[in-house]
Amino acid sequence: MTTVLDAIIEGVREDLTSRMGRTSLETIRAQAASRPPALDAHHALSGGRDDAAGVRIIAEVKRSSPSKGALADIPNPAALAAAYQAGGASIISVLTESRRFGGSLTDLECVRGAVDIPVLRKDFMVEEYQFHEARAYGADLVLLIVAALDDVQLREFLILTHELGMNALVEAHTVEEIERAAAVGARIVGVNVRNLKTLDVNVDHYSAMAHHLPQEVVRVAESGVAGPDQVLDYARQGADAVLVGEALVKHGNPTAAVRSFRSASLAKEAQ
Ligand SMILES: O=C(O)c1ccccc1NCC(=O)[C@H](O)[C@H](O)COP(=O)(O)O
Repeated sequence: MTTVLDAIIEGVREDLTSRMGRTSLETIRAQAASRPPALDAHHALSGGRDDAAGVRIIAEVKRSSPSKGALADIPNPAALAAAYQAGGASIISVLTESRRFGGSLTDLECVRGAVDIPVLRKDFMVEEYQFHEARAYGADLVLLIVAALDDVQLREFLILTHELGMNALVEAHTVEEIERAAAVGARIVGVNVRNLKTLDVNVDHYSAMAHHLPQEVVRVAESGVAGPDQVLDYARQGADAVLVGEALVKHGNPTAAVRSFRSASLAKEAQ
């Protein structure tokens, strides 16, 4: 049966083929190599483990989604990202898939130019070309979705990501996927509480998965945050960082929204 994830990846591959027809791998590699070095996203997410920094917020630029349709116009992604940073975000996530999420590599480049914190290229990474492309457009971190890759791809793409000086957010949904992420040496592991095959969101899924995460990895809770209470809930379950999209793009005051999420997690530290 074709899942939502399969259908998304089919479109991603088609779009990738046209970009590769316009810009060769050699050219995109050279563009990537000419960028300043990537910022240290692992440090941005883990540097505060010993202090009272609370849960880190990965704030997403997300115009639309397969599950919800249109979310927000976001005519100026750079301004949105700067607002997130002003509220205390640790990383900006930029969806670059165009068909279902309304994103682009131009969004990524604009955001990179507007903030001085690490930027995540949030896309469906299935070919080597996309990793050089991510770096060429300024990404510091890329998403590796375990469900979309076999073990050989997962290992090779993680190595390539590190060779390019970037970090990877390795996203799992099941225990088996967490084990596969750990087996290839993932340093940042996300548990997405959205099942990408069915689009079901269950925030309780994080607690069911959390104790399977290796002790040494940076733990990211992804999706389903409606407000500060959910951030606090993920923090109590041991998340080092929380990735938030919809609630931030629909809030109206992104700086205040990120600040309120940060405050919620700091409240936990104070207990
Ligand atoms: O958001 C979707 O509908 C979606 C569907 C299929 C694949 C990926 C999808 N979203 C990517 C994400 O994981 C989220 O954008 C991210 O975790 C933030 O989620 P939320 O805060 O619930 O918007």
